[in-house]
Amino acid sequence: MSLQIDAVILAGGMARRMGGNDKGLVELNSQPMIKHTIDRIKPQVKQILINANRNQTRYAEFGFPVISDEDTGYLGPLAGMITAMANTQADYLLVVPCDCPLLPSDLVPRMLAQVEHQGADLAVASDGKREQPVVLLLKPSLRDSMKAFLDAGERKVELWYTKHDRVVTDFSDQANAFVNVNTPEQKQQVAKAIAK
Ligand SMILES: Nc1nc2c(ncn2[C@@H]2O[C@H](COP(=O)(O)OP(=O)(O)OP(=O)(O)O)[C@@H](O)[C@H]2O)c(=O)[nH]1
Ligand SMILES: [Mg+2]
Repeated sequence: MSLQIDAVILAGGMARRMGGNDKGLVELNSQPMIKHTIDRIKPQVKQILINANRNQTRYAEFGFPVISDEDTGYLGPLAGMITAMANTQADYLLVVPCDCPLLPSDLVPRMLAQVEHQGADLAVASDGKREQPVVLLLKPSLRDSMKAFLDAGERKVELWYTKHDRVVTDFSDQANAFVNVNTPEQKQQVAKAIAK
């Protein structure tokens, strides 16, 4: 029996560096930013969940369930992850942000192979230089641990995942795949790179 993998695309932040514009819906080369991410991830998973805290009706138009943070206090990416973990029956949940439009097309198979091989609880992607703290493949059963962490007032993803048996999956062969669009200037640069 093959393993079931679902994904959550995190689009629940405030996008302050994007002037507060809902980052997943900001247009990048004539498409909402999240559509680029959806196209990268869809062939790799069974079900996509979109995690958004505003414009939920517009997000629903992409055809996937939209879930909003259980805790509405903008606690950071962990708030979206923990909500998604309660909304999946999958063996593993892939977590990606809405502002990485060029993610690897072999993201899931490589992270899954490594996590299964080493019997770890989660995998985090690395571009070869640094870990990508919101590109994770994790077991939804880690929800209790994440809840305890949040209840203790902790917020940092990087701190939470170091408490678990984890592997770091190296994607230095495609480091540009993790380009992150946080500002209008970064958006212009990525738009140019895509158009080339
Ligand atoms: N669900 C949820 N996701 C969040 C929250 N804060 C950030 N994220 C998501 O986490 C990912 C990485 O965060 P950032 O790139 O810093 O996004 P952001 O917080 O919206 O942007 P800035 O305000 O400019 O830092 C993005 O996909 C965000 O949508 C939150 O409070 N809830
Ligand atoms: Mg970002």
